[in-house]
Amino acid sequence: MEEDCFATQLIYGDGEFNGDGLESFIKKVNLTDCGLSYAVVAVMGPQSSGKSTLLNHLFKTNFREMDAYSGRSQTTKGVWIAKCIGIEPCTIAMDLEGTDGRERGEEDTTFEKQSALFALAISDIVLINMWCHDIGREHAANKPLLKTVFQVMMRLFSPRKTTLLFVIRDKTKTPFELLEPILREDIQKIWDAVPKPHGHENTHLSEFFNVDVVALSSYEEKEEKFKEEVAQLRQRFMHSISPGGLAGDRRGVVPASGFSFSAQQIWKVIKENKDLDLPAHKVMVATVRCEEIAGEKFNQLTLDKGWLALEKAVERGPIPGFGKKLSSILERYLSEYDSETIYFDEGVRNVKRQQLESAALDFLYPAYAAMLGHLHSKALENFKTGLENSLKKGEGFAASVRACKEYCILEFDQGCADAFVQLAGWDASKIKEKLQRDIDAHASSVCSAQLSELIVNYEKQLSTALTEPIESLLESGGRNTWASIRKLLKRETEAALLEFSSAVAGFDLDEAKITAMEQKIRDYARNVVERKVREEAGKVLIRMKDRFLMVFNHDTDSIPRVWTGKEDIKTITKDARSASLKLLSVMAAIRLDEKPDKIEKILFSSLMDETVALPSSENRSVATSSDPLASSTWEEVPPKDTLITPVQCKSLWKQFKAETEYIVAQAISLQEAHRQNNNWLPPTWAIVAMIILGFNELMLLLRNPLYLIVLFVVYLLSRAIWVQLNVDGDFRHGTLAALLSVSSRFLPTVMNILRRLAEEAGVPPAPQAPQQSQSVVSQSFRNQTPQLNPMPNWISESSVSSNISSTDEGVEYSSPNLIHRRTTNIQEAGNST
Ligand SMILES: Nc1nc2c(ncn2[C@@H]2O[C@H](COP(=O)(O)OP(=O)(O)OP(=O)(O)O)[C@@H](O)[C@H]2O)c(=O)[nH]1
Repeated sequence: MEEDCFATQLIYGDGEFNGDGLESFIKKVNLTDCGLSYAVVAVMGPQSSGKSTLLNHLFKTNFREMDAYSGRSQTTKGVWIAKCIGIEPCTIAMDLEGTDGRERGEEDTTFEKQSALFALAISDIVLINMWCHDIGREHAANKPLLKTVFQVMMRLFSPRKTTLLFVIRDKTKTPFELLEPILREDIQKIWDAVPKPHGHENTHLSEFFNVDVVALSSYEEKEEKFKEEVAQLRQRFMHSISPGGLAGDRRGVVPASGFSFSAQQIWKVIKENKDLDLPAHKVMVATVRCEEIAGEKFNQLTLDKGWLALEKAVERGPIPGFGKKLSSILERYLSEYDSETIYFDEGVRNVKRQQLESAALDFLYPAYAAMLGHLHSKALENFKTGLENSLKKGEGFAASVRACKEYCILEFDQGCADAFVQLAGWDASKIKEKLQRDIDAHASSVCSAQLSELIVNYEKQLSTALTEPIESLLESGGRNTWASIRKLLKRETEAALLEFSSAVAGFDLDEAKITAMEQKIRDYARNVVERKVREEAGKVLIRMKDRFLMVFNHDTDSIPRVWTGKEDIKTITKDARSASLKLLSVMAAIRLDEKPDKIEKILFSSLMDETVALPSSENRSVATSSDPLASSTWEEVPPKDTLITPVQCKSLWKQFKAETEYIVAQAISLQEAHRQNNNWLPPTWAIVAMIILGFNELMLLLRNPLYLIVLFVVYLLSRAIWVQLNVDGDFRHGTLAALLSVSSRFLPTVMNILRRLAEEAGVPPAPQAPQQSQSVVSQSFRNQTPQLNPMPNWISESSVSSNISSTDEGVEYSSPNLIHRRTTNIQEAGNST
């Protein structure tokens, strides 16, 4: 298939640049992929000098040629480009509008100069078409053209070394060897005549140009010869950019991918009549193009399928080989950038590469951070689980933390190494530090929790070991109570601390911390004691009354007292109160520090010595002028250890005495009642009067034994009825009640006695009377009990262990068991009676 040269108008006749056309042309001829392996050949010369014809024959292009039969009018307007067919590497031919054309007028040389400058700026080889007969002529047509070329050349600053190939058209019979020196001389003259910028005055033409000359036969007259010579010339364009080729030493080539932009910018600068600084232009082109390529690569990277998949996957969890995967994606686009920008200015492309790399890394970093986040979370979770399992197995805390931490950090390091992106060199040390901090924080919180649990356990243990024994010790409230409490506290605390020390050994704690915790346990134990003692101090009045009842109602052998009248109630009361006061002195202050105090002494001297056992109006009126209890603090006892202040003691004692007076009074009345019961005979004077006044009747009875027998039987019956009816007991609680009780039971009792007598005499018994009698007696006793116990409520509420019951012999304070036993005994006694 025949190749197309895609001839395109690059610059219109009016100077407008056809950017779109150029882009389209570049795509069609695949110029972008050529890198630096391309060449641009331009042709300039007088109008209608056969330039298009030459290019078409030389490069098999199809530039418009003038029809030879239609006259010498201009055919090429502006600048055209086409791809040279069959020339390697890719060569672009550029056909320029002819100079000194009559269409633009003699004076309008602006476009001519602009297009010449443009051709020189972008071409590697410039063909300068000239008629053979113009050589050596003073006013030859090519002279202004050459002048123009050299003048504009000065504006290119450091120009690329362009090859000027002078093509002599319509060569004559004058030998080429003679023509060439003349031409070169002409060129040199023109060069010398061109004003040069400062510093370039003596610059030689060869520094700017390679000058070559070729002569061709006339196309119109010797077409075959022309074609033959053109074919030979064509060969020189093959590999023209290789060393030794026509443009072998060219400089400052713009890479093919920047050709379009470069050409547009050059034309723009030329049009604006500004100086065309080619090196700066080159940098500018490189900058723009490298930026464009970098942007292109960055966009491609963001849409890369592999990257998108990786980004999605890393949201869910860690990815094995993350670093390698990310690196390969990144490197692919960077290497693409490198290959596409390789021919641009090295400095510029390196800068832009760094920018691309930096932008790409910024873009990719969140994925890496997410990856590290996963590694961090995973390592932390592993640490937590590992530590928990290790502790469950009973390993020491510190050893477990060390082993688990070491393992997890190692695992994290391996993960980081796997996620490491060589190119990025991202540092994972901050995350690692955070992981270490998090691990330490977790270990510390577990340690605190474990230690707290440990301490709580020992506190519970201490609380259990101390509470009840202390309550018991305080209840007994004796001389050695506080010594015993101190001993108990010390023993239990030491035991707990010993266990605690061995338990915390595995935590690797510093001495100060252990000491602090031990102190905490010590303080707790002390607090338990203090709390319990305060609680007990709040109940001191009840305790005192219990103690009072206990001492008052029991003898030295702890046997319940029976008030028979022989007891020394005064001494017993004093003893009981003394015991209660002793209890108050024990409860008055906390004595855990073994400091001596005078509380007991003060209390006894103030409260016991001012009073005697029995309350009396004289004692109550005694008042000391200086009251040691009129204070709210105890001497030598700090306020924090004071449980009951002296004033409170005084008030408590007053209340205590008021509430126990009744017991004492009742004991006295019971003693009195017992005495009366045992002394039922009438007074002596009555007996004497009865003997004197009833002497006659007595003698009558003594003389008649029948009366005596009858009297004896009546006495026996009366006595039996008396006993059976428990008349003594009934009358002890009021005459009316006794009369009612006796009258109601009189008849059944008589019947009962008669029935028994009949039984003794062999008469069958009446069925119901005895049972009724017995239940009446029993019921009668039960009815008596509440009447005998009209005590204040506090006794029945507080003194759980104490109750009062009554017997024939007197009153006693006893426990419910004793009451029950007593009741049973009485019932049994009633039955037996
Ligand atoms: N005498 C002579 N005439 C030629 C030669 N080559 C081409 N011509 C003729 O010159 C005329 C102009 O040819 P073009 O190739 O169009 O010339 P041009 O320089 O491209 O013309 P513009 O583009 O209009 O400046 C045509 O009629 C050609 O036949 C040649 O070698 N010698």
